[in-house]
Amino acid sequence: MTRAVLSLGSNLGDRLGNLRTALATLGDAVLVVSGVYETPPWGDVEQPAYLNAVLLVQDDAAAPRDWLERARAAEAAAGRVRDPQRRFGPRTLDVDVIAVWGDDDEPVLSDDPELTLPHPRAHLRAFVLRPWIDIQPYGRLPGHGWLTDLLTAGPAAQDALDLRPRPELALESTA
Ligand SMILES: Nc1ncnc2c1ncn2[C@@H]1O[C@H](COP(=O)(O)OP(=O)(O)OP(=O)(O)O)[C@@H](O)[C@H]1O
Ligand SMILES: Nc1nc2c(c(=O)[nH]1)N=C(CO)CN2
Repeated sequence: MTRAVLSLGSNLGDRLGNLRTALATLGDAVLVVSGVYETPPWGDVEQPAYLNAVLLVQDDAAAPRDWLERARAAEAAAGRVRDPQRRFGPRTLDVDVIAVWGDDDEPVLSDDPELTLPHPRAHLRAFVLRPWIDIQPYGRLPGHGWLTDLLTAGPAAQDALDLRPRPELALESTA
C-alpha cells in the first residue's frame, strides 16, 4: 500500500476539464480532492494563469513508481505535448508526484532524477502548498516541515498572496 500527494496544474485549453480528466484517470485511487485555485505562472511568467489543485491518493498495490506512471497517463489523456525547449512552460495538464508514504506511514525518499521524492520544488510552490493545506491542514512536507510554516514564512510566502480560490470551479461535480 502507498499513499501519495499529487499536484495538478493546467493553463492551456479547457483548464478545469483537464483537471477533471486527471481525476477520472486516477479513478478509485482518489481519496481527497482540494479546492481549485487560480495562480499566476511560476518559473516562466510569460504564459497564461494556471488552475491548480492537489489530490490525496491511495492504492493497495501501487509502488511509488506507479504514481509517476499514472501521472503520465493522466497527462497523456489530457493531450499534453512536451516542449523540450521550454522548462516550466505552458501545458494542458501537469501531474507531479509531490510525496509518497509507504505501508509503515514513513515517507518514501528518492534522489532518482526520474522520480525524486519528495518533489524537489514543492516547498517553493504556493500553488502546491495552499491546496494541500485544504486537505491536510496539519500536513508536513517530508524533509521540510509543516505546510503552514512553508506557506507563511518560506520562499513561497509572497506568492501565496496572489492565489485566488475558485470555489465555483469545484473538481468534483456536486450535481
Ligand atoms: N516527483 C516527481 N514528479 C513528477 N516528475 C518527476 C518527479 N521527480 C522527477 N520527475 C521527472 O521530471 C521530469 C520532467 O517532468 P515535467 O515535464 O513534468 O517537468 P516540469 O513539470 O516542467 O517541471 P516540474 O517537475 O518542476 O513541475 C520527468 O521526466 C520526470 O520523470
Ligand atoms: N502557477 C503555476 N505555475 C507553474 C505551474 C503550475 O502548475 N502552476 N507548473 C509549472 C510546470 O513546471 C510551471 N509554473
